[in-house]
Amino acid sequence: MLTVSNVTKRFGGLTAVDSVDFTIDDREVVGLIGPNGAGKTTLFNTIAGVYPADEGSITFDGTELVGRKPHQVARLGIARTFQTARTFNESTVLDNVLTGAVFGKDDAASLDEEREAAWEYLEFIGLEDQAHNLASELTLADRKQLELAKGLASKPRLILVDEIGSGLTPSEIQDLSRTLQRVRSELGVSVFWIEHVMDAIMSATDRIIVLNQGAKIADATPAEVRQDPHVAEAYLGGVEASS
Ligand SMILES: Nc1ncnc2c1ncn2[C@@H]1O[C@H](COP(=O)(O)OP(=O)(O)OP(=O)(O)O)[C@@H](O)[C@H]1O
Repeated sequence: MLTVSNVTKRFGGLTAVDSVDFTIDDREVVGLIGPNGAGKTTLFNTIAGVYPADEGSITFDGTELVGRKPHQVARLGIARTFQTARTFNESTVLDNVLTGAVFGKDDAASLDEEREAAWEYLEFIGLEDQAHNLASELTLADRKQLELAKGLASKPRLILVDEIGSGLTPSEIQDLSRTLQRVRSELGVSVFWIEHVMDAIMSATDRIIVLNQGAKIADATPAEVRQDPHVAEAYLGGVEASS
């Protein structure tokens, strides 16, 4: 579904993403990890059209994404959530999801139909009881679930999830991991997920891609990644560099 081939993104003299290759298939949950500054968010931004890749190709169902703007990439079926939940805090929970539903549409479905679809996504994440509350009244964990629902309401085939676990308790992270697995099993949407919380990503993904200094150093099952000496070395190097 998504094919990233030889993608490089530079900022001046810094190569943030360095000749990276990988694929994501239908109904896969794939993790993206790596030490701070490894290039994970830059890779997401390159896929999402925020930055054009300097080299390489990114195709989604055969369509080239390099050179497209973020809204064009979104309309092709790739949604994303942000590390700091970007919910509209002065709007209701339902209206937040409705924004996602309307944004994803090219055709002119009625607002009633969109509202019905938005309810379905609210029920999917279990926030229907809070539909008429302001998003600002939600806990951080619920705002992150809401951000996910907003992304899903655009009916993507792939969702890019950036560090949804940051700032949450272990049990809230577990709830979100379960939701992400249901995104695949119940909605058939693939998930590409950056996360620093290792337990969550190790237990909830089919496969993990590891970046270090912009380059891909592993692409394997969580069990294999856990035992990979190159991955351990990259993280140890990161700890030393930051201490
Ligand atoms: N807009 C930018 N301009 C210049 N340099 C940038 C820009 N965005 C990122 N970088 C640099 O690119 C490198 C990769 O950063 P990136 O944020 O992609 O890493 P990351 O793996 O997401 O890190 P973290 O885990 O800390 O979020 C870093 O050295 C960073 O300073």
